[in-house]
Amino acid sequence: MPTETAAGPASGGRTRPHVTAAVLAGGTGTRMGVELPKQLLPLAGRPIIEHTIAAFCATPDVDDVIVVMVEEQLPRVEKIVADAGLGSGAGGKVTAVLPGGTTRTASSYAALRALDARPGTDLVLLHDGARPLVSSATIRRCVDALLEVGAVGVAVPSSDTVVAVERGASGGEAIRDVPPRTSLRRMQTPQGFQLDVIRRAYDLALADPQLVATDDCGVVLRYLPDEEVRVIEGEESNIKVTNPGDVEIAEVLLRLRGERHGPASARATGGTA
Ligand SMILES: Nc1ccn([C@@H]2O[C@H](COP(=O)(O)OP(=O)(O)OP(=O)(O)O)[C@@H](O)[C@H]2O)c(=O)n1
Ligand SMILES: C[C@](O)(CO)[C@H](O)COP(=O)(O)O
Repeated sequence: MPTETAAGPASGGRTRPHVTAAVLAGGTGTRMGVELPKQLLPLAGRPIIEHTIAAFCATPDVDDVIVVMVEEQLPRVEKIVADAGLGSGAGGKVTAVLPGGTTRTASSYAALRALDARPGTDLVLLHDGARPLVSSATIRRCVDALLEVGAVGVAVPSSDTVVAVERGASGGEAIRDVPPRTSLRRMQTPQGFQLDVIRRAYDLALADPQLVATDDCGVVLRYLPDEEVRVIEGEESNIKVTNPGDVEIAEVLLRLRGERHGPASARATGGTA
Protein backbone atom coordinates (compact mmCIF):
# COMPACT_ATOMS: atom_id res chain seq x y z
CA MET A 1 0.00 0.00 0.00
CA PRO A 2 1.20 3.51 -0.64
CA THR A 3 3.23 4.84 2.23
CA GLU A 4 3.95 8.38 3.32
CA THR A 5 7.53 9.06 2.34
CA ALA A 6 9.86 11.98 2.07
CA ALA A 7 9.04 12.35 -1.61
CA GLY A 8 11.79 13.58 -3.90
CA PRO A 9 11.54 16.63 -6.12
CA ALA A 10 10.39 14.62 -9.14
CA SER A 11 7.31 13.41 -7.30
CA GLY A 12 6.27 16.92 -6.35
CA GLY A 13 6.01 16.03 -2.66
CA ARG A 14 2.97 13.76 -3.14
CA THR A 15 2.39 10.65 -1.08
CA ARG A 16 3.80 7.90 -3.21
CA PRO A 17 4.30 4.15 -3.20
CA HIS A 18 7.58 2.39 -2.53
CA VAL A 19 9.14 1.47 -5.88
CA THR A 20 11.62 -1.39 -6.26
CA ALA A 21 13.47 -1.90 -9.53
CA ALA A 22 14.59 -5.46 -10.28
CA VAL A 23 17.42 -5.62 -12.81
CA LEU A 24 17.33 -9.03 -14.50
CA ALA A 25 20.81 -10.17 -15.43
CA GLY A 26 20.57 -13.92 -15.01
CA GLY A 27 21.16 -14.75 -18.67
CA THR A 28 24.34 -15.98 -20.29
CA GLY A 29 24.03 -14.11 -23.60
CA THR A 30 24.29 -17.04 -26.02
CA ARG A 31 23.34 -14.89 -29.05
CA MET A 32 26.19 -12.52 -28.31
CA GLY A 33 28.58 -15.44 -28.73
CA VAL A 34 31.18 -14.43 -26.16
CA GLU A 35 32.21 -16.34 -23.07
CA LEU A 36 31.37 -13.62 -20.56
CA PRO A 37 27.65 -12.92 -19.91
CA LYS A 38 26.98 -9.92 -22.19
CA GLN A 39 25.83 -7.71 -19.30
CA LEU A 40 29.43 -7.73 -18.06
CA LEU A 41 30.90 -6.51 -21.35
CA PRO A 42 32.34 -2.99 -21.29
CA LEU A 43 30.27 -0.11 -22.64
CA ALA A 44 32.14 3.20 -22.67
CA GLY A 45 34.56 1.81 -20.11
CA ARG A 46 32.00 0.52 -17.60
CA PRO A 47 30.24 -2.88 -17.51
CA ILE A 48 26.83 -2.79 -19.20
CA ILE A 49 25.14 -3.82 -15.99
CA GLU A 50 26.68 -0.88 -14.14
CA HIS A 51 25.03 1.54 -16.59
CA THR A 52 21.70 -0.22 -16.11
CA ILE A 53 21.85 -0.20 -12.31
CA ALA A 54 23.06 3.41 -12.27
CA ALA A 55 20.06 4.49 -14.37
CA PHE A 56 17.64 3.26 -11.72
CA CYS A 57 19.74 4.58 -8.83
CA ALA A 58 19.72 8.02 -10.50
CA THR A 59 15.94 8.16 -10.86
CA PRO A 60 14.26 9.78 -7.83
CA ASP A 61 11.06 7.73 -8.32
CA VAL A 62 12.95 4.50 -7.55
CA ASP A 63 13.47 3.69 -3.88
CA ASP A 64 15.63 0.60 -4.10
CA VAL A 65 17.18 -1.74 -6.64
CA ILE A 66 17.71 -5.49 -6.56
CA VAL A 67 19.87 -7.29 -9.10
CA VAL A 68 19.31 -10.86 -10.26
CA MET A 69 22.53 -12.32 -11.65
CA VAL A 70 24.00 -15.53 -13.02
CA GLU A 71 24.97 -17.37 -9.85
CA GLU A 72 28.68 -17.80 -10.59
CA GLN A 73 29.04 -14.09 -11.33
CA LEU A 74 27.45 -12.84 -8.10
CA PRO A 75 30.77 -11.76 -6.52
CA ARG A 76 31.68 -9.88 -9.67
CA VAL A 77 28.45 -7.90 -9.64
CA GLU A 78 28.74 -7.24 -5.91
CA LYS A 79 32.16 -5.74 -6.64
CA ILE A 80 30.82 -3.64 -9.52
CA VAL A 81 28.09 -2.29 -7.24
CA ALA A 82 30.56 -1.57 -4.44
CA ASP A 83 33.22 0.03 -6.64
CA ALA A 84 30.67 2.29 -8.34
CA GLY A 85 29.13 3.36 -5.01
CA LEU A 86 25.75 1.94 -6.04
CA GLY A 87 25.09 0.00 -2.82
CA SER A 88 22.46 1.35 -0.43
CA GLY A 89 25.09 1.73 2.29
CA ALA A 90 27.20 3.95 0.03
CA GLY A 91 24.62 6.42 -1.23
CA GLY A 92 23.26 4.17 -4.01
CA LYS A 93 20.08 2.11 -3.92
CA VAL A 94 21.12 -1.53 -4.43
CA THR A 95 19.82 -3.57 -1.51
CA ALA A 96 20.41 -7.10 -2.83
CA VAL A 97 22.26 -9.09 -5.50
CA LEU A 98 20.62 -12.50 -5.94
CA PRO A 99 20.97 -15.60 -8.11
CA GLY A 100 18.63 -15.83 -11.12
CA GLY A 101 16.92 -18.82 -12.71
CA THR A 102 17.44 -20.83 -15.87
CA THR A 103 14.96 -18.72 -17.90
CA ARG A 104 14.12 -15.02 -17.87
CA THR A 105 10.73 -15.93 -16.39
CA ALA A 106 12.45 -17.87 -13.60
CA SER A 107 14.68 -14.87 -12.93
CA SER A 108 11.64 -12.56 -12.70
CA TYR A 109 10.12 -15.02 -10.28
CA ALA A 110 13.34 -15.08 -8.22
CA ALA A 111 13.08 -11.30 -7.91
CA LEU A 112 9.47 -11.54 -6.80
CA ARG A 113 10.33 -14.22 -4.24
CA ALA A 114 13.03 -11.96 -2.82
CA LEU A 115 10.37 -9.27 -2.35
CA ASP A 116 8.12 -11.78 -0.55
CA ALA A 117 10.77 -12.09 2.09
CA ARG A 118 11.10 -8.32 2.46
CA PRO A 119 7.81 -6.47 2.76
CA GLY A 120 7.54 -2.78 1.87
CA THR A 121 7.46 -2.72 -1.93
CA ASP A 122 4.25 -1.46 -3.57
CA LEU A 123 5.39 -1.27 -7.20
CA VAL A 124 8.03 -3.35 -8.94
CA LEU A 125 9.79 -2.49 -12.20
CA LEU A 126 11.24 -5.54 -13.96
CA HIS A 127 14.01 -4.48 -16.34
CA ASP A 128 16.46 -6.27 -18.62
CA GLY A 129 20.01 -5.86 -17.35
CA ALA A 130 20.95 -5.82 -21.03
CA ARG A 131 19.12 -2.49 -21.63
CA PRO A 132 21.70 -0.06 -20.26
CA LEU A 133 20.34 3.03 -22.01
CA VAL A 134 17.00 3.24 -20.22
CA SER A 135 16.29 6.85 -19.34
CA SER A 136 15.01 8.40 -16.14
CA ALA A 137 12.12 9.86 -18.17
CA THR A 138 10.99 6.39 -19.26
CA ILE A 139 11.28 5.01 -15.72
CA ARG A 140 9.28 7.96 -14.39
CA ARG A 141 6.51 7.48 -16.98
CA CYS A 142 6.28 3.83 -16.00
CA VAL A 143 5.90 4.67 -12.30
CA ASP A 144 3.32 7.38 -13.05
CA ALA A 145 1.20 4.95 -15.08
CA LEU A 146 1.30 2.43 -12.23
CA LEU A 147 -0.58 4.91 -10.09
CA GLU A 148 -3.53 4.28 -12.45
CA VAL A 149 -3.25 0.64 -13.61
CA GLY A 150 -1.81 -2.60 -12.26
CA ALA A 151 0.52 -3.45 -15.16
CA VAL A 152 2.51 -1.30 -17.56
CA GLY A 153 4.91 -2.04 -20.39
CA VAL A 154 7.17 0.30 -22.30
CA ALA A 155 6.99 -0.08 -26.08
CA VAL A 156 7.86 1.62 -29.36
CA PRO A 157 6.05 1.54 -32.70
CA SER A 158 7.49 -0.58 -35.45
CA SER A 159 8.80 1.32 -38.44
CA ASP A 160 9.01 -1.92 -40.40
CA THR A 161 6.09 -4.04 -41.54
CA VAL A 162 5.94 -7.04 -39.20
CA VAL A 163 4.73 -10.38 -40.51
CA ALA A 164 3.77 -13.73 -39.02
CA VAL A 165 5.46 -16.65 -40.74
CA GLU A 166 5.01 -20.39 -41.15
CA ARG A 167 6.55 -23.13 -43.21
CA GLY A 168 5.38 -22.76 -46.82
CA ALA A 169 4.47 -25.47 -49.32
CA SER A 170 7.96 -25.25 -50.82
CA GLY A 171 9.51 -26.03 -47.43
CA GLY A 172 10.83 -22.49 -46.90
CA GLU A 173 9.51 -19.80 -44.59
CA ALA A 174 6.39 -18.10 -45.92
CA ILE A 175 4.22 -15.21 -44.76
CA ARG A 176 1.05 -16.31 -42.98
CA ASP A 177 -0.28 -12.89 -41.98
CA VAL A 178 0.51 -9.18 -42.16
CA PRO A 179 -1.02 -7.64 -39.01
CA PRO A 180 -1.85 -3.93 -39.37
CA ARG A 181 1.28 -2.08 -38.36
CA THR A 182 -0.60 0.63 -36.47
CA SER A 183 -1.71 -1.99 -33.95
CA LEU A 184 1.81 -3.36 -33.39
CA ARG A 185 4.42 -2.27 -30.85
CA ARG A 186 7.86 -3.60 -29.96
CA MET A 187 7.96 -4.26 -26.23
CA GLN A 188 10.87 -3.10 -24.16
CA THR A 189 11.46 -2.86 -20.45
CA PRO A 190 10.92 -1.63 -17.79
CA GLN A 191 7.67 -3.45 -17.33
CA GLY A 192 6.10 -2.35 -14.07
CA PHE A 193 3.47 -3.84 -11.83
CA GLN A 194 1.56 -3.30 -8.67
CA LEU A 195 3.15 -6.04 -6.62
CA ASP A 196 -0.05 -7.93 -5.84
CA VAL A 197 -0.92 -8.08 -9.56
CA ILE A 198 2.37 -9.59 -10.74
CA ARG A 199 2.40 -11.96 -7.75
CA ARG A 200 -1.07 -13.28 -8.64
CA ALA A 201 -0.08 -13.65 -12.29
CA TYR A 202 3.10 -15.55 -11.45
CA ASP A 203 1.33 -17.82 -8.95
CA LEU A 204 -0.97 -18.94 -11.77
CA ALA A 205 1.81 -19.04 -14.37
CA LEU A 206 4.10 -21.19 -12.27
CA ALA A 207 1.31 -23.72 -11.78
CA ASP A 208 0.93 -24.05 -15.57
CA PRO A 209 3.13 -26.76 -17.11
CA GLN A 210 2.58 -25.10 -20.52
CA LEU A 211 4.09 -21.80 -19.38
CA VAL A 212 6.08 -20.08 -22.11
CA ALA A 213 6.70 -16.33 -21.80
CA THR A 214 9.14 -13.86 -23.26
CA ASP A 215 8.13 -10.93 -21.07
CA ASP A 216 6.29 -10.17 -17.83
CA CYS A 217 3.41 -8.17 -19.33
CA GLY A 218 2.64 -11.29 -21.35
CA VAL A 219 2.38 -13.28 -18.12
CA VAL A 220 -0.19 -10.84 -16.72
CA LEU A 221 -2.11 -10.74 -20.01
CA ARG A 222 -2.31 -14.50 -20.17
CA TYR A 223 -3.06 -15.36 -16.56
CA LEU A 224 -5.05 -12.28 -15.47
CA PRO A 225 -7.02 -11.51 -18.63
CA ASP A 226 -9.24 -8.96 -16.84
CA GLU A 227 -6.26 -6.84 -15.83
CA GLU A 228 -5.50 -3.88 -18.09
CA VAL A 229 -1.89 -3.96 -19.24
CA ARG A 230 -1.16 -0.42 -20.30
CA VAL A 231 1.40 0.30 -23.00
CA ILE A 232 3.35 3.51 -22.64
CA GLU A 233 5.73 5.18 -25.03
CA GLY A 234 9.32 4.05 -24.87
CA GLU A 235 12.44 5.30 -26.63
CA GLU A 236 14.18 3.76 -29.63
CA SER A 237 17.51 4.25 -27.86
CA ASN A 238 16.51 1.82 -25.07
CA ILE A 239 17.97 -1.09 -27.03
CA LYS A 240 18.57 -4.57 -25.68
CA VAL A 241 22.16 -5.60 -26.21
CA THR A 242 21.55 -8.99 -27.77
CA ASN A 243 23.65 -9.73 -30.86
CA PRO A 244 27.25 -9.05 -31.93
CA GLY A 245 27.50 -5.37 -32.89
CA ASP A 246 24.91 -4.18 -30.36
CA VAL A 247 27.54 -2.94 -27.91
CA GLU A 248 28.97 -0.72 -30.65
CA ILE A 249 25.48 0.63 -31.41
CA ALA A 250 24.94 1.31 -27.70
CA GLU A 251 28.29 3.17 -27.59
CA VAL A 252 27.15 5.46 -30.41
CA LEU A 253 23.77 6.08 -28.76
CA LEU A 254 25.48 6.86 -25.46
CA ARG A 255 27.85 9.27 -27.17
CA LEU A 256 24.99 11.04 -28.97
CA ARG A 257 23.14 11.39 -25.67
CA GLY A 258 26.25 12.85 -24.05
CA GLU A 259 26.60 15.31 -26.91
CA ARG A 260 22.95 16.36 -26.57
CA HIS A 261 23.02 16.84 -22.80
CA GLY A 262 26.67 17.69 -22.24
CA PRO A 263 29.20 15.72 -20.19
CA ALA A 264 28.27 17.19 -16.80
CA SER A 265 24.60 16.24 -17.22
CA ALA A 266 25.48 12.75 -18.46
CA ARG A 267 27.68 12.16 -15.40
CA ALA A 268 25.11 13.44 -12.92
CA THR A 269 22.45 11.03 -14.20
CA GLY A 270 24.64 8.04 -14.88
CA GLY A 271 24.36 9.00 -18.55
CA THR A 272 20.63 8.44 -18.53
CA ALA A 273 18.99 11.85 -18.50
N1 LIG B 1 17.78 -16.97 -17.23
C1 LIG B 1 17.73 -15.69 -17.56
C2 LIG B 1 17.75 -15.27 -18.92
C3 LIG B 1 17.75 -13.92 -19.19
N2 LIG B 1 17.76 -13.02 -18.17
C4 LIG B 1 17.90 -11.60 -18.44
O1 LIG B 1 16.84 -11.14 -19.24
C5 LIG B 1 17.28 -10.07 -20.08
C6 LIG B 1 16.83 -10.27 -21.51
O2 LIG B 1 17.24 -11.55 -21.96
P1 LIG B 1 18.18 -11.85 -23.19
O3 LIG B 1 18.51 -10.63 -23.92
O4 LIG B 1 17.58 -13.00 -23.92
O5 LIG B 1 19.51 -12.33 -22.45
P2 LIG B 1 20.20 -13.74 -22.50
O6 LIG B 1 19.24 -14.79 -22.09
O7 LIG B 1 21.42 -13.59 -21.67
O8 LIG B 1 20.60 -13.86 -24.03
P3 LIG B 1 20.45 -15.11 -25.00
O9 LIG B 1 18.96 -15.34 -25.14
O10 LIG B 1 21.10 -14.67 -26.24
O11 LIG B 1 21.13 -16.27 -24.33
C7 LIG B 1 18.81 -10.02 -19.97
O12 LIG B 1 19.18 -8.90 -19.21
C8 LIG B 1 19.15 -11.32 -19.29
O13 LIG B 1 20.31 -11.28 -18.46
C9 LIG B 1 17.70 -13.44 -16.85
O14 LIG B 1 17.66 -12.62 -15.94
N3 LIG B 1 17.70 -14.78 -16.57
C1 LIG C 1 11.36 -8.56 -22.20
C2 LIG C 1 11.85 -8.24 -23.58
O1 LIG C 1 13.01 -7.45 -23.52
C3 LIG C 1 10.78 -7.43 -24.28
O2 LIG C 1 11.18 -7.17 -25.58
C4 LIG C 1 12.16 -9.47 -24.37
O3 LIG C 1 10.98 -10.20 -24.63
C5 LIG C 1 13.21 -10.34 -23.75
O4 LIG C 1 13.39 -11.47 -24.58
P1 LIG C 1 14.72 -12.32 -24.55
O5 LIG C 1 14.55 -13.42 -25.53
O6 LIG C 1 14.86 -12.79 -23.14
O7 LIG C 1 15.77 -11.40 -24.98
